Amino acid sequence: MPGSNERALEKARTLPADALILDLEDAVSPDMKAAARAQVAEAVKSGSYGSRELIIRINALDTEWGHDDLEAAIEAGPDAILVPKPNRAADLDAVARKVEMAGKSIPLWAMMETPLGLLNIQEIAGCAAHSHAPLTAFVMGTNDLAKETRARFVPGRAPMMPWLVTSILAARAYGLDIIDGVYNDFRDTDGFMAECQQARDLGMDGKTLIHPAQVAGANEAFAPSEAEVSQARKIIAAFELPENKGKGAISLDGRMVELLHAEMAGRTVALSDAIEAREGE
Ligand SMILES: CC(C)(COP(=O)(O)OP(=O)(O)OC[C@H]1O[C@@H](n2cnc3c(N)ncnc32)[C@H](O)[C@@H]1OP(=O)(O)O)[C@@H](O)C(=O)NCCC(=O)NCCSC(=O)C[C@H](O)C(=O)O
Ligand SMILES: [Mg+2]
Repeated sequence: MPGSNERALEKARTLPADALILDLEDAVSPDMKAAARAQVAEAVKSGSYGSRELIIRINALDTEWGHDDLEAAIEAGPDAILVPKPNRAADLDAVARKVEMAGKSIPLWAMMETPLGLLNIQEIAGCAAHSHAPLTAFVMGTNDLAKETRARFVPGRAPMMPWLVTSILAARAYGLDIIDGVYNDFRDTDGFMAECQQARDLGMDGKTLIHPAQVAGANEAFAPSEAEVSQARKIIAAFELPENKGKGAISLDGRMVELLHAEMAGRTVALSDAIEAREGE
């Protein structure tokens, strides 16, 4: 949400979103940058967003606002700092060094949204090694990618598919989370749900949202369904049977199930338990 939008910052305290990105970059006009910076820092320090993760998206360090944003973010201490438009690992290294010099530990997230950034994605993903400011997530910046490449938004996103799957591969290879880009037409529920389901099926961990009306749909699409959770529990239980101890592959309801499926089932159940715990808060 735009860091300059006081009402949105207030409303976010009640939204069932896992994480809130408080934006100082493209959603904030130049004349509002300083006010947004102060307001966002205040919001992060307030401690009034419950278990929602708070992420500050700063302006890039090569802009006139970047260094002030980064100083304010480091001082406020969000759950992560989102770095826009990195083209190479050095762009994240510069942010990580400042965090380290301030004696703080704050993870970094990176917007993948420039052609050069995508070409250098493996080098950027390798930034995960910083101890004080490890890179922990990619966020797809599909609007900037459309602008820079001239690709069009079409149903099914065929023009963007190579960037999405390459980014997922890089994220998984380096142990990062990856969150899909935004869906601009926030009144088009069917189109939004189709894109959430596509992102989930590709392997994304979630979707960035621009409007409260999108939160429930994203939660539904990215949470394991009841059928998936019950199947996962069945797989785990099957491997725990005495007759299956020590086996790497078993037959369950006419299908081969391997230990790797039990591992995947464990993740599904853990995700479902985490969602349930959050709903109980
Ligand atoms: C898109 C919007 C400008 C629409 O705003 P508006 O017309 O005011 O919406 P509504 O009147 O329907 O709002 C209803 C209520 O919801 C609150 N609201 C609206 N948006 C948000 C939000 N994002 N977070 C929290 N609350 C929000 C309104 O205040 C209303 O509240 P109430 O008073 O109770 O009725 C607007 O939604 C908006 O600004 N969205 C976010 C824009 C943004 O953050 N853009 C940056 C992210 S996109 C991006 O990063 C792209 C990426 O970099 C890339 O390259 O792809
Ligand atoms: Mg962008």
